[in-house]
Amino acid sequence: MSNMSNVSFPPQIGNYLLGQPLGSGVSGSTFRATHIHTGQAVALKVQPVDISYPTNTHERKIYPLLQGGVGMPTLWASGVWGRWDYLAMDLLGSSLDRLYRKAGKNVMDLRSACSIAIQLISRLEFMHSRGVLHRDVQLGNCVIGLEPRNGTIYMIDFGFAKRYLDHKQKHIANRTERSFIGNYWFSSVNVHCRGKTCSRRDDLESAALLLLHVLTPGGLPWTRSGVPRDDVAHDRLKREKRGALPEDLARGLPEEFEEFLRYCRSLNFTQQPDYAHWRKRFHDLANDLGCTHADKFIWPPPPAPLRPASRPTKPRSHQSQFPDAYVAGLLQGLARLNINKESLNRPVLGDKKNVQDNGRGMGLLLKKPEGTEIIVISDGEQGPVHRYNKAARIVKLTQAAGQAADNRVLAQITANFVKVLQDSNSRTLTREGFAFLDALHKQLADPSVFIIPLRTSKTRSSRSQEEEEIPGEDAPHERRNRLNILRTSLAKAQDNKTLARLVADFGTLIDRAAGRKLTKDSIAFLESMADRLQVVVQV
Ligand SMILES: Nc1ncnc2c1ncn2[C@@H]1O[C@H](COP(=O)(O)OP(=O)(O)OP(=O)(O)O)[C@@H](O)[C@H]1O
Repeated sequence: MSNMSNVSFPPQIGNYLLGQPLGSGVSGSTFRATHIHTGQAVALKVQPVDISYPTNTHERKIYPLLQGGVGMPTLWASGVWGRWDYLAMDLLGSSLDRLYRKAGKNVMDLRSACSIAIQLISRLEFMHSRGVLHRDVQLGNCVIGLEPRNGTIYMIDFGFAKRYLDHKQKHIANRTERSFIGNYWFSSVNVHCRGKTCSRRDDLESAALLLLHVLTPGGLPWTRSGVPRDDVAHDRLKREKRGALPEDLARGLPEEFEEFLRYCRSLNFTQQPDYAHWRKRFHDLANDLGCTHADKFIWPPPPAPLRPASRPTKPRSHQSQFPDAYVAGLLQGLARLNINKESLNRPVLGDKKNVQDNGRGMGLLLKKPEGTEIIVISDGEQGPVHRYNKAARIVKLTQAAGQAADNRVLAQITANFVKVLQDSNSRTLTREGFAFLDALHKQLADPSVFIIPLRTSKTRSSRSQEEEEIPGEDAPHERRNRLNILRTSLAKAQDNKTLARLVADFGTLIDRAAGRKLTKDSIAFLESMADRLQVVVQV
């Protein structure tokens, strides 16, 4: 299929003068455009009429069903002009994908996640109320409005949308589909891995996966090796997706995220989701975290509140005493705060008594970027100080890696990372550890390779997955073997791209290890990485 970025478009289509390109997909390109008579600015989605996947003709039928809904773009005009099929719709702002990438593709804060949850659930509820499924929920298809509507998330791209109610309001039948329609990252397990027909539950599951993605350093596990380039890689991705348990995907996050995914997966094919319930749950979560007006998406997000209003910090059986995401949110918020003496005197920030007499220093130390003041944070409980200390050090190294300008600096940072891991009692690679690997990877990879378009899937036959087995963890000897192979490749690596790939492979390997534990071999790999970075010259 032709890539739209290579197609040359005329200066005018219909009554619209084409301006800046806004985005380009597999089947069309979208431009900022101006109406020649009224001057109205619109987004013009243009496709050649003879394209293999003429989604505009399909979208043209879907848009009228959705007009008038909050967060549904208005379709102002559509038609065919010579060899061009066009749709003129509301001009909107950045996609969540773009915002997320611009933010360094690290984790989003919990407030933003809650407001995406609340709005996405509402958008899907509205679409479903009009008898339509989106079937391609992903970050690139959620865009914010232009000011003053930049707090509203809009759904775009109805190229895969489908009616699930017929004209007699009868629900479509559940069957095994011959081809897969959706996207690799966020399509539900039932649709993507089991070849089932999409229904309302699957749109919602995509939303649940999207939320977990933005809250997980490095994203959902199956997104970390990039877009699968062949069937074998795609089958691997599906196995990984199918085998991932909600409790693992949501480890360390407030329970709402795990429960929401479980809920979506528990729904029957024709069942109407309880949208209001889940909206309320995310509202309440935001309130508990001290965030106000969470139904409004604010970007960049306001600083995280210094102390959650009423969120109980009950430990969950499978995690440490304090939700990682809360700590991450706190760190992010604090990092953004312009701290001055007054704010340091705020009583809510850590009980200094608790930490000053701790021989190892503090709970968390964060230096103000310019440098002199230090914020001391304690969770106010008998918190795992070592854990926080390790986390804070890794967070700093991650920031440093993100700013490193050459391989020598990265080498030093990586060596420091190894040191932190060695100093720690626990050998688990934590979320912060994965975020570090992610930052290292990002620095080494060609951004245009690493920052992959989230949607590359279209249709494909997917039958063999029924025979797939759910993957287990790698056996230790297998992991050793793979690590050895990685180390051999590392010793030969000549460029940053190869190093980036090895970092990604290493991350995947550890992710699949029992308890995400780092063995001596894995530490040795990281040490060799630091050494190799000294040698490989950046190109
Ligand atoms: N109404 C709009 N206002 C502003 N930008 C838009 C608008 N519609 C689309 N875009 C931009 O163009 C990009 C591509 O749009 P869209 O997803 O509709 O096209 P597509 O050809 O189906 O792309 P893909 O195949 O990648 O999904 C979006 O991610 C967004 O950044």
